[in-house]
Amino acid sequence: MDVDPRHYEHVATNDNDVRNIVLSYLVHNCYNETVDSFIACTGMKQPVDNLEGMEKRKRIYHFAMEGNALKAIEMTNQVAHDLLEKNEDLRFDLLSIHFGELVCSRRCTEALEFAMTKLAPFGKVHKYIGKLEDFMGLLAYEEPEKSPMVHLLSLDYRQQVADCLNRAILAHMNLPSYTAMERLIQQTTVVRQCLSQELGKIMHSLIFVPSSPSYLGLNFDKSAFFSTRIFSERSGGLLIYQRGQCRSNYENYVYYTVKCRLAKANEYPSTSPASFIKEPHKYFDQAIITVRAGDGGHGAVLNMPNERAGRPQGRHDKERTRKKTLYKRDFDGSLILPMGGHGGDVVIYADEEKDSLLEFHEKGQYNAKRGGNVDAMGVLTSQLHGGLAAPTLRIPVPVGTVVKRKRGKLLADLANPGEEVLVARGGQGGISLVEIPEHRRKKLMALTTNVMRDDTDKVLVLGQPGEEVSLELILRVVADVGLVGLPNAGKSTLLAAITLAKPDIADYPFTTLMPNLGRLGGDPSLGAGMYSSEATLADLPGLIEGAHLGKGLGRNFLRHLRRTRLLVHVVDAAAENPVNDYRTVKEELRMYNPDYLERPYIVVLNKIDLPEARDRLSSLTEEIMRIGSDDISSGPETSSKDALQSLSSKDGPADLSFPGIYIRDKKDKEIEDYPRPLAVVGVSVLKGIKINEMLKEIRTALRKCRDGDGALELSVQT
Ligand SMILES: Nc1nc2c(ncn2[C@@H]2O[C@H](COP(=O)(O)OP(=O)(O)OP(=O)(O)O)[C@@H](O)[C@H]2O)c(=O)[nH]1
Ligand SMILES: [Mg+2]
Repeated sequence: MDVDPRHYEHVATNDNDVRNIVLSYLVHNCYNETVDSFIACTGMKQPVDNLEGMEKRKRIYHFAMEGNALKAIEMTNQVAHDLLEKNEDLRFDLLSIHFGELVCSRRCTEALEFAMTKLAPFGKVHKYIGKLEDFMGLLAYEEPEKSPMVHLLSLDYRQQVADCLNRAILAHMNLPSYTAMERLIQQTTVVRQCLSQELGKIMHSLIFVPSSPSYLGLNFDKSAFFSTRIFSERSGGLLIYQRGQCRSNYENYVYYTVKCRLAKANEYPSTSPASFIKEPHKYFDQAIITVRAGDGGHGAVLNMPNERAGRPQGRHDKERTRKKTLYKRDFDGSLILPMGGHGGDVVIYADEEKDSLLEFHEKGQYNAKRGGNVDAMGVLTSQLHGGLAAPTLRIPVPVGTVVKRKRGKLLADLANPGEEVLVARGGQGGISLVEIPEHRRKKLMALTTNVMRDDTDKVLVLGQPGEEVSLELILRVVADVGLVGLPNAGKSTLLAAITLAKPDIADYPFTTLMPNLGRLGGDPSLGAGMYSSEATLADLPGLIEGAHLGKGLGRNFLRHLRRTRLLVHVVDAAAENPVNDYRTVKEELRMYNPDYLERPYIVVLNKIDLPEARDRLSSLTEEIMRIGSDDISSGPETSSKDALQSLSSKDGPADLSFPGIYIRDKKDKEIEDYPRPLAVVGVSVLKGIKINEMLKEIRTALRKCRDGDGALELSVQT
């Protein structure tokens, strides 16, 4: 059935539904003041979770984030007295945060005592042992922030625990542990993803939603409709809803069958099939894979070469004897028998040819070859003419990929081309034995030192299995310029205006869900340097207040700024208070990682085609120029050097992904103490006003980075 997608434009969205969704989000995340004003403005009913409960959850969340986990436990026990008794995992995680805080503040004796009394009992349960070992390992380092287990001290880790705790408390109060908004995003993502994969095909999917009126009176079946409508607006797919009822063992469900098909109306501006082709970029920067190294080849039990000497020999026997006599002898006269081949190792390396992790979503399992067996004749099996050991399986990933064990240790940060890490070791090949009576063999072996045995003293004829590990690959975008700003400021429009990238652009916040990359054309005036041909720009999802704590989408992507040299702050000059917006973004950057504020940056005041922006352009420019310091010590060149130094050092404080830990003191600085922008330009990226001036400023700033850091450039590139 072909339905013109434009018909969906006329489907009215009920304001109350939208308000409920917003309110549930605010309540879930404990924005009690905003909830207050939201209720006052909209005249909505007080939520089920009253302000007092919200305030308590908020305090618990903040205690966990600050590392004051004992206080978080105490308060949790007050609001949900048996929650932590029942949820051992959560209790362990909270205690581990407290332990981490003690280690960070160098109170090692106290940390040790705490571990012995509070954490050690968890060691009886197998699943905690690995994590306990990692935590205890922190004590062995003079600077635990530089240890491979630094992720256990990071804000990310605390945030994960704090989020889990918040969800658990909500569930304990019989409130939904996910907000309607989160569900909408999950559903929309799934539908859009499926549609992009099934380009041109009809697909059917069922969206199950609880039929009972949910938290705050919001009926989720409406939210399902809402999400699919967003989808239809943004991607131009056709959606046909069929309502139905079904029962599972536990709950009554309302379900919608959603049929999706690509819109045929190509002339409709937002329904271009090109937008579907971009869809897979969603997960270009993260992937989970499993790798398995090859098993070792088996050894064999071989005949003694001289056992049949003297007997009449046929043609085959002669041939066999010829092979057997090929066994070499050691200096003491003992036979050197062939071993099974070593299984192939698995290595991951940084390859300049690769630019995303997308392919790992198609193929998630990588197996290296097994080592060759020794056949009964003591010669190599035919498949292994080239040698017994299996080749190493080398997996290329983009430069800038961080390799971690799934939910575990950081294994490598492959920041430079050619860098590699061994992630799974191949199994050892089995040994061969000669066929002699058991009692003689035992005697013989007792004399030999190089016979492999396992734990039970059994001789290893069979090859050993190769290692198998699940890995998380995270790509930190390697871009020269990072575009930052509040949602809707025009970052994606800017990227589309000056590069060939075609990001999603729309008039609502969080259009960009994953970073988009674009390449700036070469500027001949730059000379033969890094930027003579091009620079890469990354358009990041919009930041909002609280992004550094994980609000909005920001935090997940702030890490992509790590490798940028220049930031471009995009500010909507037609907004109500552009200077405040600018300050908000700077504050978020400062809270996430103060070093970001020390990087050179320019400010783009966008949307000057609109009168409200154009009229106040000069006053805005002046005001923004006033924010910041001229102090040379924190000037752009020094700071850029710092940034580069941190990039070139592999294991120093360079790892800015866990910034909250060792740069705490820098957070005491005010925004005014950081450098001013290199330039402020007013543009309209949509209407193409003053684009050339903006480009000139970007290029001049890039040149400044290059000139200022010339000496360091070499060390980064080598
Ligand atoms: N009038 C006017 N509108 C603009 C200009 N630049 C962008 N817009 C509009 O602003 C809206 C948001 O633009 P986007 O480029 O999607 O904004 P963004 O900063 O990428 O937003 P997020 O992806 O949500 O962070 C769109 O409707 C654009 O058409 C401009 O120069 N003038
Ligand atoms: Mg965008």
